[in-house]
Amino acid sequence: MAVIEVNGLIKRYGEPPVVNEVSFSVEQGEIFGILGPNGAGKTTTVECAEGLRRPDSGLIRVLGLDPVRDRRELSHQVGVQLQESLLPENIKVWEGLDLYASFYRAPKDWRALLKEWGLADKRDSRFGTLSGGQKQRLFIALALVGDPKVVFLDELTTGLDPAARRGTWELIKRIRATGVTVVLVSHYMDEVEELCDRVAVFDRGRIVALDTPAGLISAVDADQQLRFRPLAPFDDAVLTGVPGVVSVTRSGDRVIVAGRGDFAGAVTSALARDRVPVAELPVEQHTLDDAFVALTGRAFGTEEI
Ligand SMILES: Nc1ncnc2c1ncn2[C@@H]1O[C@H](COP(=O)(O)OP(=O)(O)OP(=O)(O)O)[C@@H](O)[C@H]1O
Repeated sequence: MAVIEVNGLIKRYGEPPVVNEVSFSVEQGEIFGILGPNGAGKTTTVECAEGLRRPDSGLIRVLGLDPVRDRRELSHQVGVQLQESLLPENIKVWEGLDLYASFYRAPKDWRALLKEWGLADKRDSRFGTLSGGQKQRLFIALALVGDPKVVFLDELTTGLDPAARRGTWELIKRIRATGVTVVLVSHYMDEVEELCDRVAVFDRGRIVALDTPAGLISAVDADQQLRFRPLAPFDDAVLTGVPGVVSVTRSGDRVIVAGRGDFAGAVTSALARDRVPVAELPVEQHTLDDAFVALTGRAFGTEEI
């Protein structure tokens, strides 16, 4: 069942539109990633789905509701991650949770949330004294206090150190495990690769691809590469006839073999058969970064010249 449906969304502040004919749907229980560089229109799209911005055209339904017309009703069923600036430094952790619980018709017991998200011993601490990771956990608890069916998390791990980022990823997986649908806006390839069931890749206001992370990577129409350093001379012909091998080139003391499918095992066997000793034989796997380059013609995070 689709929990979110977005059809032909357009939002403009001038020309061209910052969100331009965007369509996607999010299924119940998935972690749906919205990935893209700065200014691609991710936040605008998500804020239209949250009812915070009014689309110029297009149709949006979240849990069957119109985010603008039914915003009040929707606010009871959707969890939105707060921006840090919205919590006063002096508010105590329990006060924040109690306050946010009061906004909802049927809130969760925030005491249980404190325990669940590892904040029980921070109950009386002031928000301003929390570490980055603790603040993130509190934001998640606040997003969940209304017992939502869907949560929107926007750049949740920006600014966190690698350990805190990984910790936050585990929390996001736990949210999904409770059956809540998660929409995750991210700048980070590794994050969506780790967490998301499907990803919409945004670029300049449009969705340029929508697939599973593995699907996006495998769609990169380029060969895999195997690089190694032979420890004895050998003839390229040993490898050119191997199934799956597309080319064999040399660069300094390295040999670069490009190929498709499961060619790496066949190359290793051919080298062993001809008794060619080699050092370093890793296959270079394609990543989502490669997929982005293939989709847009430029590297992720670089502006168009
Ligand atoms: N209220 C506004 N008025 C005018 N322009 C806006 C407004 N809000 C956003 N924009 C512009 O719309 C474009 C898309 O912004 P948006 O915040 O949706 O992108 P984003 O993909 O979320 O980027 P980031 O990753 O940097 O948050 C940007 O060029 C931004 O400057």
